[in-house]
Amino acid sequence: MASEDVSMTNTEDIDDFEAKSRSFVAWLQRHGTVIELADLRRHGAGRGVLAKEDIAEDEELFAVPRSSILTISTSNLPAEVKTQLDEPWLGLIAAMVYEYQRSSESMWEPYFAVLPVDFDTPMFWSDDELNQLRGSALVDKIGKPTADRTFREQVIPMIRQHATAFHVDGMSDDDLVSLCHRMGSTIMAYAFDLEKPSTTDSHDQEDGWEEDEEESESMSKGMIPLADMLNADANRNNAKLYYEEDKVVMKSIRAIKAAEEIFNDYGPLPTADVLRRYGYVTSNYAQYDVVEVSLQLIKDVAKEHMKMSDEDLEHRTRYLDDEEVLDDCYDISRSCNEDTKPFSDELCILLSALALPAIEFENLQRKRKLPRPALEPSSAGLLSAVLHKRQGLYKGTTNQDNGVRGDADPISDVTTEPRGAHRRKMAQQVIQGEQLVLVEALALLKEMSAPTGGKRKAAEADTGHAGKKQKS
Ligand SMILES: C[S@@+](CC[C@H](N)C(=O)[O-])C[C@H]1O[C@@H](n2cnc3c(N)ncnc32)[C@H](O)[C@@H]1O
Repeated sequence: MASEDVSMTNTEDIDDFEAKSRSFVAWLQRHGTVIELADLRRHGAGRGVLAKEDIAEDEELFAVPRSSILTISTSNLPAEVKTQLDEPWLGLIAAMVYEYQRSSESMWEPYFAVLPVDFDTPMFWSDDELNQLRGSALVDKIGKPTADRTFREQVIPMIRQHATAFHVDGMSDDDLVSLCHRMGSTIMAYAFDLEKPSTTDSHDQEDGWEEDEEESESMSKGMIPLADMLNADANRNNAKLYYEEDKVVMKSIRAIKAAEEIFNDYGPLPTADVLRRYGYVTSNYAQYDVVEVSLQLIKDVAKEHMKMSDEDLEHRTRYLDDEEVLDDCYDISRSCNEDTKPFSDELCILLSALALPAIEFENLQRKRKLPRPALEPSSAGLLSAVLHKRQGLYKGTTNQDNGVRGDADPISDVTTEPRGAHRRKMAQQVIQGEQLVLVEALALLKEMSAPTGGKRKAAEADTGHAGKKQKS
């Protein structure tokens, strides 16, 4: 366990934090001998896992039996409750509320002691704090009203119906909603999508924390003690979870030196999603930053920029919809992201369809063809107008010359920084990351339209990552 060198804020904090870590590790019993649970609060990272000695690639770090994973099936929830909530997410919330309320009667009590009780995810931000994120698509993805409604309409009635199993005496619906949020947010940041044991390893999945949310919603979820004490780093990922018949095994995926931190990875998540799901920001995920541009915004700009009538706009977009190439929104990615193009094929098709002279569009439509997924000068001009409009949606003024307002204030030790200031800095980092995406995209468009070499550069931008997977 690490140790004396840790600077902390007060004695009570030291005793409590360390004591909880110690009893958690003692409870685990089977934890590997090559790793240790460390206090990383001075880095703003809570607990984390360090190598105790040099570790070779592909070495087992620790194993957790499937029976120790907290899931709806392993929990002691009464059978009739287990069958009542068929959505994995809600089922695990109910199982966690139940086990948490059982305190010392639950086998997971020492585990709950090291799980968070409050969060920096935007779900818990005030309106003023959320206003700092204005312009980012993150704000619309938080989903607090929907979560509140789901808890009130589905989870709480079930809990009250089984009041002998749950401890609800003296708890108002608001108290229960808060408890559900606490467990829901813990699941968001800590749970794994449980793979069935397979003969192969888990390479198909980016990591334990599944990044495809739609797929993730339908998968069985579980809280895996210790595996979830690993922090994440997109660049220094050195461990991976493997699913076996009766246990899950964390293994090194590269050599690790003694005292180095052991990192999992969240997959290609933009900074905004790291904040939304995990409540922190880091420059390591900035390579995956995106700006979402809605179809509505593109239509609004096209109407103005191309002087299109509403009927013409609807006609062209309906055709693309019938051809199944129309989306509600489009991601603009960074050029440094090797997995995706800055401008997706679908976006280029839409822009081209809107920018084509009417006669050419009718010709394509008659032949049931689509425009090429490339940016011609007219569609590039339309995109440039869209991106300038998109810049204006962020809070405050964007410097139109470079689009970015200087560096974000550095994020310091969360144990000493007031929460509001910390959240403001995290919001700044998200917004500045997104503004950089726009600045880069506009620079790319400018380069493509430059008289010398414009054509060649347009072709490069078009096919630069040919064959690579597109994020939808
Ligand atoms: C799966 S848990 C990892 C264990 C966690 N540090 C703890 O103390 O319980 C994920 C949470 O750890 C924190 N975290 C993960 N990676 C981090 C990093 N690279 N830097 C700072 N915090 C990180 C975030 O608060 C995140 O919600």
